[in-house]
Amino acid sequence: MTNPPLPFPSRKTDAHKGDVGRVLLVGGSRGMAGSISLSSMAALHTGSGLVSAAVPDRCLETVASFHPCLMTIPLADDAAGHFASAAVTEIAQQVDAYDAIGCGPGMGTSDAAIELVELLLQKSDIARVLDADALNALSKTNWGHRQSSKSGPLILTPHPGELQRLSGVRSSDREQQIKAAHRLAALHDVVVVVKGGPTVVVDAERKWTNTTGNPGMATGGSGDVLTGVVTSLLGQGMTPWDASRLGVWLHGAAGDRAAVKHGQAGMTARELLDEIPGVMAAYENRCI
Ligand SMILES: NC(=O)C1=CN([C@@H]2O[C@H](COP(=O)(O)OP(=O)(O)OC[C@H]3O[C@@H](n4cnc5c(N)ncnc54)[C@H](O)[C@@H]3O)[C@@H](O)[C@H]2O)[C@@H](O)CC1
Ligand SMILES: Nc1ncnc2c1ncn2[C@@H]1O[C@H](COP(=O)(O)OP(=O)(O)O)[C@@H](O)[C@H]1O
Ligand SMILES: [Mg+2]
Repeated sequence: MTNPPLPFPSRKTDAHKGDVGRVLLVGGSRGMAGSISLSSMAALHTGSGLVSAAVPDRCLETVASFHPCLMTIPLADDAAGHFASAAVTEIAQQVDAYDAIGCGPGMGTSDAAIELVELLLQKSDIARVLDADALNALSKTNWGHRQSSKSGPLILTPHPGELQRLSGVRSSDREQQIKAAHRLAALHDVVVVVKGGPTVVVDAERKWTNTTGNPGMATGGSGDVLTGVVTSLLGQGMTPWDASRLGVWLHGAAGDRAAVKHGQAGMTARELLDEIPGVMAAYENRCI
């Protein structure tokens, strides 16, 4: 396996949970409680000191039951178990308490979801990751065509289908998709993680190609795990560029270990998640 592109964050001897990142994952819905749970568990296993999941009230118990170390925040929802508009006011009062926020897995693209994403876009002093339905919600606005802006620390993690919705460039045209990602990165000063085999990370000028990962990761939930990994690294103080590269490398390396143990067909995102600590342990306190 190749070495990581940069070292993992180290801990001071007297570190406490408040020092190593307080992160929030926002998303989920009735029927997609697993997605935001995978993201939240990935953040826990990547080293965040405190992880909370803000989810529609109707799926709180399901999400909470996945991991005892996870805290959960119930937000207003509709009868179908999607965020209702009151959820936006509720979460607005809480977001400033976090070092990093990841949003989107399993969330749906209701009007409330769109408002929630607009709220997070305005929070330019908080490190944020937008994935899945947060990106689909963004596609329903004119964000990709707005005046250029400084977004603050912000990472987008689209798969080719999501990038097609965001940019209009077909998911089958990898080269043009990467150009479109550069354009979005330049327009709003963000980092874009163009997922796939291999994943490519871009900002306005730079491009980095990952060396880990395998087709066994083509299984529902793999990307949700990546959201939690990258959010966790951001919350531990890494820049968006470094958190994206290291997170993508770690995620792929965990996928490679899962494939060795379970086979590409047999592994699921759950097994990938379980391999994150082993990869990190192999590099703990090691100079690269
Ligand atoms: N356990 C769960 O609750 C899960 C929930 N999920 C959620 O389900 C919702 C829908 O997400 P999906 O990603 O499934 O649906 P999408 O409709 O966003 O993506 C699927 C489509 O995107 C295109 N696409 C995706 N990857 C591609 C690639 N590598 N190359 C070319 N085209 C590609 C394909 O056209 C594919 O049919 C999201 O909210 C997501 O977070 C998924 O993450 C799966 C697991
Ligand atoms: N063939 C592949 N090779 C390497 N990585 C892959 C491959 N297929 C999928 N992946 C990785 O798996 C993840 C899939 O993300 P995504 O499509 O968002 O899944 P989901 O939404 O189901 O969680 C991405 O990180 C992607 O890079
Ligand atoms: Mg996804």
